[in-house]
Amino acid sequence: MTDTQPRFTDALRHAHAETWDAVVRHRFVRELFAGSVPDTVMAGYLVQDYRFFDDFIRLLGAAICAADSTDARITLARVAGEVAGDENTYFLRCFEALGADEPLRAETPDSPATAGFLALMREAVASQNYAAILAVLVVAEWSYLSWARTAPATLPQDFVHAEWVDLHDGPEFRERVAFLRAELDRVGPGEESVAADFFGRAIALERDFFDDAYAHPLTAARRAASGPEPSGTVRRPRRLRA
Ligand SMILES: Cc1ncc(C[n+]2csc(CCO)c2C)c(N)n1
Repeated sequence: MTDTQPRFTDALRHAHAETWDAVVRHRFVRELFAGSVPDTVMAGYLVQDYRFFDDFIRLLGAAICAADSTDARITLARVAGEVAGDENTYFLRCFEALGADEPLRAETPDSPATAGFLALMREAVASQNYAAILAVLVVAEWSYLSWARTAPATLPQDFVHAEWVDLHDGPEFRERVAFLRAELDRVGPGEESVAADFFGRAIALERDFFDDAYAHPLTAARRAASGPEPSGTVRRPRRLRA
């Protein structure tokens, strides 16, 4: 191996550069930064993403089982604990604010991209193949870090928008992406075709997932009438940009 050889995960990303860029530069991302994702689109997106989130935790469980070292297993177990903490409360607070109550959520079918993603994650779980599982985890986390890193210094005041950006670009999240990428860099070369297959299908589903948010807005959702709409933007307090 020479210094000039790209990392395994960089090579995968470059092989899917067009789809990757479609995710990072998606209309949803631009509107999220501007605070202008319509409530019906945001509600639909989050209802779908909560389903994704549930299976994602199972996928982390599968990674814990399939990992080939105790060190990796321990780190993955810690990640599972972090994921089960903060993010869950964000979803529930958003559902409340956006009027996406339990009956409305229950009657909302999976969007095609959600169905595709759940099937892909379940396929990775069933494979018990660490490289396949990592490929899906890496796409889900790294693609979100990639768009979140392009956020402007000034975020919308509305927590629904601002927290979704912040959740995907903090020191803890960056470290997690670095760990998952390093794991896939390590085990991927021995499982190249499996890793490439799962990586390619996952990034296409990420693009479709954003597209579906606009194709299937949750039209029955209403903002809770708990005061005036927040307006304007707020300076981000904790981000130091290089
Ligand atoms: C379709 C879709 N793909 C990726 C993510 C990102 N993501 C999912 S679970 C998780 C770990 C908790 O931070 C992260 C980063 C998402 N939310 N929705």
